[in-house]
Amino acid sequence: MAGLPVFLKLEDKKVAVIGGGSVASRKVSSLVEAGAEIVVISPEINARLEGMVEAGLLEWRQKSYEYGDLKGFWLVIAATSDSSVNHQVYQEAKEMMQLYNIADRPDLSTFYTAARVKKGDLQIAISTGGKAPALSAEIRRELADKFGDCFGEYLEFAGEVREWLLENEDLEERRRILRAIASREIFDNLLAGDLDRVFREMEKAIPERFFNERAL
Ligand SMILES: C[C@@]1(CC(=O)O)C2=NC(=C\c3[nH]c(c(CCC(=O)O)c3CC(=O)O)Cc3[nH]c(c(CC(=O)O)c3CCC(=O)O)/C=C3\N/C(=C\2)[C@@H](CCC(=O)O)[C@]3(C)CC(=O)O)/[C@H]1CCC(=O)O
Ligand SMILES: NC(=O)c1ccc[n+]([C@@H]2O[C@H](COP(=O)([O-])OP(=O)(O)OC[C@H]3O[C@@H](n4cnc5c(N)ncnc54)[C@H](O)[C@@H]3O)[C@@H](O)[C@H]2O)c1
Repeated sequence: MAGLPVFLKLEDKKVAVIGGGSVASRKVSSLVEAGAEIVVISPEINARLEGMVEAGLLEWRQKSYEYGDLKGFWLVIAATSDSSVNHQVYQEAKEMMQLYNIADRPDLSTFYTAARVKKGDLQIAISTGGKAPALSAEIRRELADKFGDCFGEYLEFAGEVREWLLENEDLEERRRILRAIASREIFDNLLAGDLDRVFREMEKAIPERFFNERAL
């Protein structure tokens, strides 16, 4: 069965990650960007996680997992190298919460993590339904090259325009402008990395009033 792709809002949600190796640190990096309140429970952590602890991005509880550790958490990722420990985490998680990812047991997990391309607010999530995670990673690399940083800059501005339109234009006009500032031509220029042309094209479609009010 294909999963439903969603983007979880994790700002200030308590998330536990059990284990501190390469899989844990990869998943923690995404959790940090999502603004989660992260606690890593593991007797040891790798250098990447150590760096994140030093930067104040997460809390490290230096211990082995024990039943009861998941109290108060909203979501958990079990990524220890010991499959029996991962299974114990699963048993507690299914009593405690809805969202758990057991890194070596996709069959028991309630969600998988997607490979992800992120350029500012643009996120592209990739999954193979657990069939070939390494292919997901390969597709991510391909798309990360295609979709440059200018998508992030474009979205900053497009978001501002959209907010203004929602307050100032009726539905019909809004739709027309929103489509015009995301035209095929603009998309092609974004792919080409030509942000100057993108903004010039956008300006043609945006009412002058927007720029006047913005300048105030
Ligand atoms: C996409 C990505 C996101 C992330 O983890 O952040 C991710 N795995 C990544 C990489 C990767 N994983 C593995 C390899 C080695 C090659 C290989 O074995 O194929 C590589 C390649 C590499 O490291 O480059 C091994 C592996 N993975 C899983 C198992 C257990 C099993 O299948 O039983 C095993 C065997 C472990 C063992 O040997 O014991 C399970 C899962 N891995 C998933 C996600 C979920 C399905 C996503 C999908 O449908 O595509 C799922 C089901 C659950 C989950 O973890 O959420 C991330 C790409 C990061 C990036 O973008 O670079
Ligand atoms: N889902 C995926 O993408 C994916 C990819 C590769 C591997 N895996 C699976 O993920 C697991 C972890 O892989 P890894 O490469 O990160 O391993 P790793 O050896 O790098 O790290 C394992 C971590 O688990 C910690 N740990 C061990 N026992 C513990 C306990 N009782 N309580 C808390 N922490 C404990 C260790 O201190 C270490 O930090 C393995 O089961 C592996 O099969 C999943």
